[in-house]
Amino acid sequence: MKVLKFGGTSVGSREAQLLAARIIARELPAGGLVVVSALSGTTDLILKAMAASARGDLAGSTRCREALEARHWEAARALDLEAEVRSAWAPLFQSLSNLLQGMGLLWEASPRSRDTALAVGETLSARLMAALLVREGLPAAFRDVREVLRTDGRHGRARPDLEAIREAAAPWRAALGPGALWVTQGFLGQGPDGATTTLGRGGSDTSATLLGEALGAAEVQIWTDVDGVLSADPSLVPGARPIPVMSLPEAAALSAFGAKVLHADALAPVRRAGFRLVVANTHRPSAGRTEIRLDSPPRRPGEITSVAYKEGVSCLRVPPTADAEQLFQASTRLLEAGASLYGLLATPDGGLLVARAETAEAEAVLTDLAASGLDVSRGWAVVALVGEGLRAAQGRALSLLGPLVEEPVAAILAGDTGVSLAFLVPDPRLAGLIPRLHATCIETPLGV
Ligand SMILES: Nc1ncnc2c1ncn2[C@@H]1O[C@H](COP(=O)(O)OP(=O)(O)O)[C@@H](O)[C@H]1O
Ligand SMILES: N[C@@H](CC(=O)OP(=O)(O)O)C(=O)O
Repeated sequence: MKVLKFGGTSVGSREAQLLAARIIARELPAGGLVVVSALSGTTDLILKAMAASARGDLAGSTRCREALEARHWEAARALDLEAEVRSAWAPLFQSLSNLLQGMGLLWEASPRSRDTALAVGETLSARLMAALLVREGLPAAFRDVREVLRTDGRHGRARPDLEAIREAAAPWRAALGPGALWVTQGFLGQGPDGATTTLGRGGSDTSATLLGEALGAAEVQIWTDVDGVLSADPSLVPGARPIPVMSLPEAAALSAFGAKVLHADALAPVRRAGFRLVVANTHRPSAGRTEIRLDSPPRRPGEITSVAYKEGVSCLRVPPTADAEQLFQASTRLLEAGASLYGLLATPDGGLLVARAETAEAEAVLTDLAASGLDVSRGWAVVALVGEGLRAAQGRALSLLGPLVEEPVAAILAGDTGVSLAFLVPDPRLAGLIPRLHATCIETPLGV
């Protein structure tokens, strides 16, 4: 059994939808599961509509909702599927309208209502893909992922409840034998109280791997708009190279340090269940692709396969005299509020905490910590060199940081798996530094 996931850009136009349908027909001749994200731009548009409602701007909110409806009807029209989706879509648009109206009356968009509204995007998309596959002669049906993808109920950044998912997925496991082809939503889940939850931005990759795990899939394929995982973000390094084979720790480090192509939580199910994970390009299906394996492909000592980064990071420092407990308390507060932690270091010479506020609550905790006297410095970026070749050369790999001597590096961090070497530079340096690092460490490898 295979699970195929199509991201927003892979369902965002008529051309992409038709390419996706062709890939599904070829890859799933005996059935399987298709997971889709919302049409590109939809999640941002719903967020914008909710923000308008929450400040009482009902006219602005309505404009966003109408743009969203028009975009979707246009997509259905382009595929000649308006009649097929009408009865499934009408209640979804109605529910979005009601939710936005309610938020606008209350001047408030609670995390719980936000998730319910965001779910409309993925559900519209899954209904459209199911209709397209049926029209193409495939035995496809829509199934709501909230039947199985149970979470801890944290709105906006829900964590999977693995036991509940496994139990709820039993009927799906039984039904998804030969012949059944189901289309479902990425990004969404259901909390213990039955309310809709979301897995965090970009979370559909994680939906696909969690479902792959629960359904005992042999392979999960992530279909996106690049030729697999590349050696760097192509928006900063246009000549970034596709990586044909990666080890799981390499992929995990790359996504954890910010490469958007894979959601940071998507690799844990692969580690637990051991299925094959493939990343490929919907627009160029026969171009290169990346296969992520449990074992490592051969790498030269010191070989770097990719460079990743995440901007908007903050550094919190405590002096040598401070109690390390202050640092641990700060990290707990930040984590609970939804921050990502990139480093926590307590030494006799003082301590350092590196975190990124992913939510408004975490941002408020940072402000509060600064107000309480902690040295909070914003505007940093974490940059990571990633490669199995680093395992054999962790210490000597510091020589790879040659191009950094001109940069004000704040801290160097090495992960436990030994496949990454990360450091902090000021945000504005990223655009110049990433291409230079790529040129030095990947295009003309130094070897160490
Ligand atoms: N190392 C990398 N390899 C490939 N893509 C990357 C990398 N780093 C950043 N990206 C970006 O990730 C994008 C794909 O992720 P995303 O936009 O979430 O796709 P989708 O909508 O298919 O889920 C690519 O278009 C690329 O700009
Ligand atoms: N639609 C959601 C979930 C997602 O994963 O999207 P994509 O697969 O296009 O990154 C988002 O925009 O965050």
